[in-house]
Amino acid sequence: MTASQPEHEPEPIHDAEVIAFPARPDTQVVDAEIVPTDTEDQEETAKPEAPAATTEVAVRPKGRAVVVPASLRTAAFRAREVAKRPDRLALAVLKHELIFGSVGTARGAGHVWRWMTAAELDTQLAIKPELVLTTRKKRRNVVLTGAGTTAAAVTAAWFLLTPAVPILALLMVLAVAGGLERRRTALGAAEAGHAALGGSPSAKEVKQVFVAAKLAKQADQVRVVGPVTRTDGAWEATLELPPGTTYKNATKKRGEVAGAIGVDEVQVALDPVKGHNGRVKLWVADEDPMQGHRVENPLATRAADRVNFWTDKLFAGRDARGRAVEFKMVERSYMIGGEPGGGKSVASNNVLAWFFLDPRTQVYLADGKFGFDLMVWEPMAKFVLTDKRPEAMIAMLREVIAEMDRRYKILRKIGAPKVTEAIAKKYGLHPIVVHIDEVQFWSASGDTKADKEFMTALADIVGRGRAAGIITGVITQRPAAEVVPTRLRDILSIRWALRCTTPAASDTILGTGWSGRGYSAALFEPDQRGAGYVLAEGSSPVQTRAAFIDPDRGELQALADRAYALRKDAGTLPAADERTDVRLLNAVLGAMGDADKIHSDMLVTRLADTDEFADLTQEALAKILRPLGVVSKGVWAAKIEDPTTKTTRQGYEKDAVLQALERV
Ligand SMILES: Nc1ncnc2c1ncn2[C@@H]1O[C@H](COP(=O)(O)OP(=O)(O)OP(=O)(O)O)[C@@H](O)[C@H]1O
Repeated sequence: MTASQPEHEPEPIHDAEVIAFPARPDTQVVDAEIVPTDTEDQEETAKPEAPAATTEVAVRPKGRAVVVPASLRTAAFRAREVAKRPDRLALAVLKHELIFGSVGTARGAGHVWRWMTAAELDTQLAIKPELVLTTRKKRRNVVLTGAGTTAAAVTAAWFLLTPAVPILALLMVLAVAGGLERRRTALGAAEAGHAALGGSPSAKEVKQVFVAAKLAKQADQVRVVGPVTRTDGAWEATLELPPGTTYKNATKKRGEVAGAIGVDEVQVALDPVKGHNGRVKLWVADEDPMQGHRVENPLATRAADRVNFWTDKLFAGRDARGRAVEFKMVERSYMIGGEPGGGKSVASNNVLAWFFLDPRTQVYLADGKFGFDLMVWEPMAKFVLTDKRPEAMIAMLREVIAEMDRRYKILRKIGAPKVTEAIAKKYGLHPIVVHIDEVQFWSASGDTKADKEFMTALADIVGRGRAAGIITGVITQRPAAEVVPTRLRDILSIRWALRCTTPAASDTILGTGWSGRGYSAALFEPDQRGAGYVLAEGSSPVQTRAAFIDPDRGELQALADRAYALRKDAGTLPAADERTDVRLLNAVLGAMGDADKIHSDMLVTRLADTDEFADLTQEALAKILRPLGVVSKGVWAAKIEDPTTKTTRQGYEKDAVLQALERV
């Protein structure tokens, strides 16, 4: 019997006596044992009716106590056990080594096999069969030669030396492979990063990613459909998720999937598989697809092209896999938003270049900055809003609404539901585009009445304009509900979110809930210029890098010149007095007065008296006049501060301005 395990059921304690041990301040109880006390003592201390709980008390062990750390005691215990059965330990070590060694060797053999069969070139088989087959043949020869040489060496060693040599060699291979495998296992899922996965990971490794991302509990719940293949600069695999887990569940976990692979989120694409909602196509880029070489706009490279608004698709950029992101603009409207510097002007230029390259399209331009971002397009625009007063914007929208009403009347008369290319041609109802940059200037100006009037007119054009061949586009650097109310956003059919500061801002552009489903323009970094999400054709937003028409290479001006020439030929340029460039050149002539040349500073001072060009700086003026063929140079003219004195400074000659006017 022991104190902790009494042989009888313990009875309730009614009374007990506390036995005090003499105090020994210089010693500390480290260990103790339970020993029976003398019968005498027992009789003395235990009262007859007292509970017979125990006849044992704790006493100090005899002799001096030695402090032995627990770890040392454990080690000593283990050593004692091993000493008893060394064979068992040897067996355990061997088993351990054999398991890791065999798995490691099998993995190595798998790598060799994939290399020999050129698995990374699988997708090229249909396009370049010769390259793939030659590579496979060469690699097969290398492997067979290596294997043959090893087999010959092993046989020779076995018979000529001693069988111990090849056996030792085999054990060494197992030990090395086992070591590598153990290291791999130790690194575990946390290190199952891109480097660990490599450029063409095994199916098992890919499954592990989904376990790490908590899309499956175990690897065998995920099925890899077909091989894991390599495409240009990426690897891809199709996966079947555990029953009940859908493609949408996977897209929500894109960040976790990227983390488990060890790459940036933008490097991972998860696409649906048609016909199976439980399958997902995983694509992982080696490099960040939202950086590196710019995406070219084919309009800038195909010099002879013009656009047909009714049949062509607008090229916006490329998705993460390098596929074109393009969509038709018939019966559409658009919104481009993102934080300053995110690439809105660049994105807008892709859109505007496309519209202007169809000479039939009439474009209304308004820019809440009243700057020069749209200057390159202004000479061809049907109307450019230069008046900052809210009434001026309302007047512009009313003009469009009046045209829209006129079109509906014609449609009703001819019994057509909407304007088509044929109807447009027959009745002159060519596409109209209303492009409003920095829309917050009018939609959130602070003047509630004016804002409301603007929003009502704009929503009317967006809603009814589609069928009448009128396209509306709004751009904003402040994507917020008060700038673009939900009721307007929801009827804008193409939504392009460039980098945003918050997921909420991204949702303001794309629509509520998209960021929660893994589509947020807030995940882009400032150096990923032009990166965004486009919601246009498909059911989900597409991660897109906008095409970049580079103004510094003269591409933007070249496109504008082409559009201008096309419109000149088609006779669709606006009347001279409606054009900003003509108005500016006339204003410059007016500022020159009778003089045949003028210094730039004097010109700008005099233009300040006009309403339209009052804010122009010398640099801005030079930027606008240069494409028109008017270049500033050193001219001998009267000084502004003292007209009687002449001096040489940068300025303009009247002849150049007159020639430019003739040209435009
Ligand atoms: N798609 C792109 N590819 C490469 N570079 C780009 C792209 N988009 C933008 N950039 C770079 O970012 C710069 C800023 O772009 P952009 O002027 O379009 O931004 P923004 O959003 O319009 O800025 P802001 O609101 O201040 O006008 C460009 O001058 C260009 O250098």
